[in-house]
Amino acid sequence: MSDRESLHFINGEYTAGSSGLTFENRCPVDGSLIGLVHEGKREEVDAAVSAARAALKGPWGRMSVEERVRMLYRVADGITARFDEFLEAECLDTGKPKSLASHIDIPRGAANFKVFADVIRNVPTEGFFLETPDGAGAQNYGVRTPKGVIGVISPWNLPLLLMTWKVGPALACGNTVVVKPSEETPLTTTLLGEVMNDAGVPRGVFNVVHGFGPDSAGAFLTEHPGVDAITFTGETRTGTAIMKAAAEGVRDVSFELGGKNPAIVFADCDMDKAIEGTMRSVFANCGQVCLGTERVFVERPVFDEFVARLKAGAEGLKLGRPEDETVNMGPLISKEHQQKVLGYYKLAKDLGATVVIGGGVPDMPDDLKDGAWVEPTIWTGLGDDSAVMREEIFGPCCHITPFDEEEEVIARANDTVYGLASAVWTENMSRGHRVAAQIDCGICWVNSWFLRDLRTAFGGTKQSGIGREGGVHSLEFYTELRNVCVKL
Ligand SMILES: O=C(O)C(=O)/C=C/C=C/O
Repeated sequence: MSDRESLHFINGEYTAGSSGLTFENRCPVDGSLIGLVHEGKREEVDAAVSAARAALKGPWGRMSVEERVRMLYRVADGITARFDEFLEAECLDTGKPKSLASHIDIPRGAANFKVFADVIRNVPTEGFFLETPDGAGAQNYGVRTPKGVIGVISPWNLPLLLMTWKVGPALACGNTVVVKPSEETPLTTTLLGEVMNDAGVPRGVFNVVHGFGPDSAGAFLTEHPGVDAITFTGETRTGTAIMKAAAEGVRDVSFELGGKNPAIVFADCDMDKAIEGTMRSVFANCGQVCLGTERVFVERPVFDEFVARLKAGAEGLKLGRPEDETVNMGPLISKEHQQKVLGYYKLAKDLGATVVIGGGVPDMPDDLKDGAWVEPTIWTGLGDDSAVMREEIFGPCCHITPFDEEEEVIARANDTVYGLASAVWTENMSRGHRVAAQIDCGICWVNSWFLRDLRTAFGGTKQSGIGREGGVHSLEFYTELRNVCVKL
């Protein structure tokens, strides 16, 4: 049991706000109460947006790029200096293994500030010399200015990492932000307020308002006329609602949404690599990674071997508490999400799937029985048109199906409304490049998964998102690019 109260962070100060409403934050490992979270309503969002707007006109708005860069480095160093606190908080909120969060979530949560500080320090501006009839010419140059107040709605699967993946570039580009973290995972975003103050980030630059979506902080933020642009990571249907809100006032959006990501395993793959990589892409973070795999296509000659080896890998997964170093899989984020995933587990059985492993709730020790646990699960035998193959489940599960021809599997992999990520396993590099070029998604890994170069364009096609963030691509969303043409 913990008594961690989550307050809003507005204009450099923690506040309970005035709604008088709170909701419970429960640990998904055992259902214990972490603490109460204050729910922000219109008034709290108004205060946060006003503070963010004012900060643009204050010291932050007058700060040089170099000063901003140094400040963001201090923020990154501040997270690192409090690594254990952030690790404890993230694992309390999510139940994920400390071994995972200590290697991915917290280090990347800090690194995102440095990566984008470096981008803004080194990015060139464009210039074009225009020949003119009088022969004197004209010089054009590009000018990037902050977009203003950015609304950030961040998800519960990698709370710190995916929040700073947005706040980092937003601040590097001179904007200010109002963050509405997921109601499931308030702790690390709240804690970041202290780090911002300690790093000397002017009050009002970074604001946090807790709450839900409709008729709560999320909706009030996306509908607020003082918000100049909205960035969101989460489910496609929520993205649709946010986009409708953003239309009022013609605000820009940057979305990383859902996926139904394929992995394609050719017979000529390095099977050890393919199994290791697919074990991570299916089961890492209890399958709660937007880039994760839920559809596995295996060339028929190695289908039985692949299924058997992935089953053996899943049998080796140990579920338990975050602090147990032998644990490599935690629970789902909530009992509600557990019910959603178990609904698909039941559906798969009802549809006649072969349950290779899993399909239910693991027999956990008594002290964990109230957690949001599900078994790592593998199915075979369903058609590509089944709901299990078409709808995002977002749990530790995948369906494996055989294929015979390259052209066939590309068409099947692309047969989805989504287009976020994919993985291709083959030792034939001509085929690797050829297939990767034909899969309609934002990122395709060949003989790897979740290998992340933060300079690259990152985002989804179709219903997996709008826009690209990462490296200089983030500048397109977090700045306004203007052109000045000077007649010489
Ligand atoms: O690695 C990243 O920058 C990133 O965005 C990861 C996204 C995972 C989504 O669930």
